[in-house]
Amino acid sequence: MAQRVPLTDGGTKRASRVRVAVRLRPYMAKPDEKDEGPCVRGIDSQNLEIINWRNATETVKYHFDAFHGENTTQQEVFLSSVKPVLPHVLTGQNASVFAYGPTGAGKTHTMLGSSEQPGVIPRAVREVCKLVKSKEDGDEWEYIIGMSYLEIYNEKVLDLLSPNSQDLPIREDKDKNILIPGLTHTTISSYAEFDKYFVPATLNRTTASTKLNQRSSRSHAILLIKVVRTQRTLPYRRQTGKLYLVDLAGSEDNRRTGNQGIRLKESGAINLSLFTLSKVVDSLNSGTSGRVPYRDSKLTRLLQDSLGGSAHSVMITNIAPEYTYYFDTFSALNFAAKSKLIVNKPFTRETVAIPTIQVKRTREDHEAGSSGNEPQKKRQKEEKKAEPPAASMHIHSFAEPSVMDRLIALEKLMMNCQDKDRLDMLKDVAQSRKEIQELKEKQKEFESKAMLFSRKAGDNSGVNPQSSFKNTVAPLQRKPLVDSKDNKQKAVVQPLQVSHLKPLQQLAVVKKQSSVCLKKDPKLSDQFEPLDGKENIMERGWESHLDTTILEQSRKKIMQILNSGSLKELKSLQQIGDKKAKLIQGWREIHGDFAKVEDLRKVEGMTEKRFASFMKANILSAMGK
Ligand SMILES: Nc1ncnc2c1ncn2[C@@H]1O[C@H](COP(=O)(O)OP(=O)(O)OP(=O)(O)O)[C@@H](O)[C@H]1O
Repeated sequence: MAQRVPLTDGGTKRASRVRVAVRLRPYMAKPDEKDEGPCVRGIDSQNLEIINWRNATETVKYHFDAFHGENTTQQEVFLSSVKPVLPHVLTGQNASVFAYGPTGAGKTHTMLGSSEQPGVIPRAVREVCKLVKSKEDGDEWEYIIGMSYLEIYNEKVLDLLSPNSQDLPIREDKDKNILIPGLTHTTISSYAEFDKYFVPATLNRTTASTKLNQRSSRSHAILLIKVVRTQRTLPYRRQTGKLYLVDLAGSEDNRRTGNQGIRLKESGAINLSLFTLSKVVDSLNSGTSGRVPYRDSKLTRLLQDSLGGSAHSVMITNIAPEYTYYFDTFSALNFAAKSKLIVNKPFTRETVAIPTIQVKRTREDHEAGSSGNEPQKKRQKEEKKAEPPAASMHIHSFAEPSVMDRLIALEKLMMNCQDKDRLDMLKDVAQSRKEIQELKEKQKEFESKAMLFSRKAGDNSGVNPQSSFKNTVAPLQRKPLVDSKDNKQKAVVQPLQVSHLKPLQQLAVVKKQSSVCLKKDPKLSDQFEPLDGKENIMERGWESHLDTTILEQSRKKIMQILNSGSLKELKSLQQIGDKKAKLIQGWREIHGDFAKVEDLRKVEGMTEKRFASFMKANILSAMGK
């Protein structure tokens, strides 16, 4: 349960973090859908696992304050995740419970439920009424309960208790309380009275049928229960506690919802506000004193008190087990995992600096999408460096820290610039990358030459080239260097002699002679980058075994991520690590959308071969092969 944690011994400031619960709805495959079984399942009351789309033989595990499996009842969800925060509302503090998750995953079921299975809202209001009633006799305080009910639809704040009202403004008073002038506030004395107002008002909420949910909520619904208590005797102190009960609209992938026209517009507003919500979460988690973008959407402006503010917050993330929801589930879980790090600081509205280990974990989360092809050694090194993250236990790795640090710093700077400056800086980044790449190639060339000299020295002296490096006896090392000029000549020619590649590939070798000539390791042919990409033969042919519709769908999904995916989404693609994801974003900034997946080859470092391997890995992985 969310406990306020004292910040200082005996001090009055206390912080409470957002309690995060995940609820998995029962499996509900439609008759026309393939019954592929669930892609996510619970492990115990706090842990769950989901198939890793990078590697279908693995799962990614998440840890939360609570995990409610598909058989959990409404009563159990309420008792464990919601009831504990309610007493705070009677002591002048704020609390909030909000349901988050993809469309059709069970948010409205959790918050509202049905008459047979009432959800969080009816249970919480009943409980508040009960708590107040129990205090009425003999308590030094007098209590009054009031309610307001509104929806945010297409970025408009609409009063559900007064359905003809117009878009209402959101204001902040001098004490930083969020107010909505003109919003109906009705006093209630019992649960029955609440029900009398609430049930018809709920029917005013904007819902519509979409492909994924017959009665999909098209707005964020926010019920506010206010408890004002006043001392019966002098000095008649008054305290106001607010309880927000929020049923968020679902995040939507419009290709799956089949949304068009007005539904598409609604969906845009929903996704935008949820995107802002995730930016707010990111910003709070970063622990920096930067601006938290509460004002970027009505939803976050209203929830300001509940996130990083003075509320005891509970987020119930609803997820669905079917494969069709896989990506939505994955991103909902990642969002929920981030939210777990938020620390609220009642009464002060400052953001508590997140402990170093957590900041590090956040960064690792950012790095989580690195390529599955990274050398094992590198991975092990990173695993050793990092504590296993609580929220996500899959392997994280970093790509070339020093180079990446420079680029990350540059890109961070860029994010704060105006568009034109940003474009210039992106060009600088591209230039820097090019220079770094050239330097790396030069370095490789020098290393190769040095290796050749020592190998030659080894051959000439009958000494193993490896051991010649270890040998401290100077003459044995130096002697072969006398005819180093000859060796250099041979170094250039050698690969052409040993190569059994096709003519065009040889051409490529000639172009890159200085960097590859010394290595006879057969694996090295992988490093050649022929001009025609013919080495991709091994990557081809597999597509012919696949259903063209599935193939097309997978390509579309990849395209969508390439064109509009966030850094994290890009990194969720197979073989796209942090560095490549940033290069893709950079390319997008400069050139606009990718017209076809093949355009990915235009991104720096994406050779024919890598592209073919990327496509194969992503398509097969998406199919769970
Ligand atoms: N835990 C559950 N047990 C039984 N049925 C459930 C459960 N969760 C959801 N459902 C059912 O799944 C369907 C979709 O749920 P619901 O409407 O609550 O989704 P939602 O997340 O609110 O969707 P939207 O964002 O589109 O409004 C409903 O028919 C609901 O009754």
